[in-house]
Amino acid sequence: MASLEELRAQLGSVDDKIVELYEERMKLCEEIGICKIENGYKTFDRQREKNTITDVMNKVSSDINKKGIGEVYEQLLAISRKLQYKQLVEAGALGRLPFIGIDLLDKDTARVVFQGTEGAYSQAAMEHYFGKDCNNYHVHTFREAMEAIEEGAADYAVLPIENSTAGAVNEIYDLLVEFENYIVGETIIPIKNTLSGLPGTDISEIERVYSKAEALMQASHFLGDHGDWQQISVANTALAAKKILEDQDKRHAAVCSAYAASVYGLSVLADNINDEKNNSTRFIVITNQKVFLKDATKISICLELPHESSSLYHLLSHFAYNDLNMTKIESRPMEGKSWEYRFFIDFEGNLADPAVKNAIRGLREESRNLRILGNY
Ligand SMILES: C=C(O[C@@H]1C=C(C(=O)O)C=C[C@H]1O)C(=O)O
Repeated sequence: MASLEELRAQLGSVDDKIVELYEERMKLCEEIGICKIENGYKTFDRQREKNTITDVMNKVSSDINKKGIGEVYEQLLAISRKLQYKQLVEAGALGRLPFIGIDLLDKDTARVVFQGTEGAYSQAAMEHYFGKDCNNYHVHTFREAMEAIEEGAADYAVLPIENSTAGAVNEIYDLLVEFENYIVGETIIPIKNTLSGLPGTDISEIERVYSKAEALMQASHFLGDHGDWQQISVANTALAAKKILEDQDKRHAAVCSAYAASVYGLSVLADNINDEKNNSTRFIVITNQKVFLKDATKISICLELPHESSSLYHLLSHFAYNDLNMTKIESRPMEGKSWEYRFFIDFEGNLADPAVKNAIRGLREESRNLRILGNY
């Protein structure tokens, strides 16, 4: 029986042959890539790849080797395809109207829209991003905000996309697909609710609290210590603050942000009363121009996948292969297609980076309806 060293030496010579053949194969794929660019042929030939994989699997005998060679070839073909995407990008074949890189957003002159009432967290986020004196107005629904951007009634909208404890705001994801608007910025603000009442009120005088149902729930420990208070739910926390001002009754208080309390001239009776103390919400800034800030570092895309085994696995390989760091993935059910999903992916990068261009080229070829939602 041969020793471990001898067997490893034999393995080494087999590896040398594999490497040599690998390079020979990639050289051929590169030539095929040139041929495809010259003739306008599509890079990804799904049927040809399926046939190649079946052929090589039929050439081995044991089941374990069949599965093994199948996996090796899946990777091999994916890599040769990625080489061809790179060739395409280098040849300047981007295939879509490009995003335009800009230096700055026109924050001072822009008209900005947010959803909600005066004192809403969205307004606080808007002021944080555009400044206190920005030219703004508000609408009732997220859809109306999206429409205002699409029609050009406003230049930018500030919309909540994700909360650190409650997760994604699904409606915004769906609207990003429905409307052709683009993300150009984001801002994260802490969500800290207070108990606020009329100036001069003592907390011992309170008998009734108003707020949005979720906000009452998120302060359940604090409110539990005051079990005798009547809890009344209203449409949102800013509206609760407004009601306290209008009622002028010292027995009433609102669970609302410190920002809403200041907008309606209330005093904070107890600060940061949420059960979860580190709650924050991420807001996106959208516009109808296909632009990105030249120093942008994050890209959001969405795409649909064929209902096939390992389609997500292959898709994600484009990030690994191009050394791109994926920071988030969400899925949403697709309308009219039970159990099929649209994926929303965030990753680090700038649309001007060659690695990003290569990855997007590959992702576009191997998924359906890929859209770049923005680079910010
Ligand atoms: C090399 C080609 O391009 C791609 C890669 C393949 C491969 O590596 O075998 C096969 C089909 C294409 O998806 C080709 O079209 O032949």
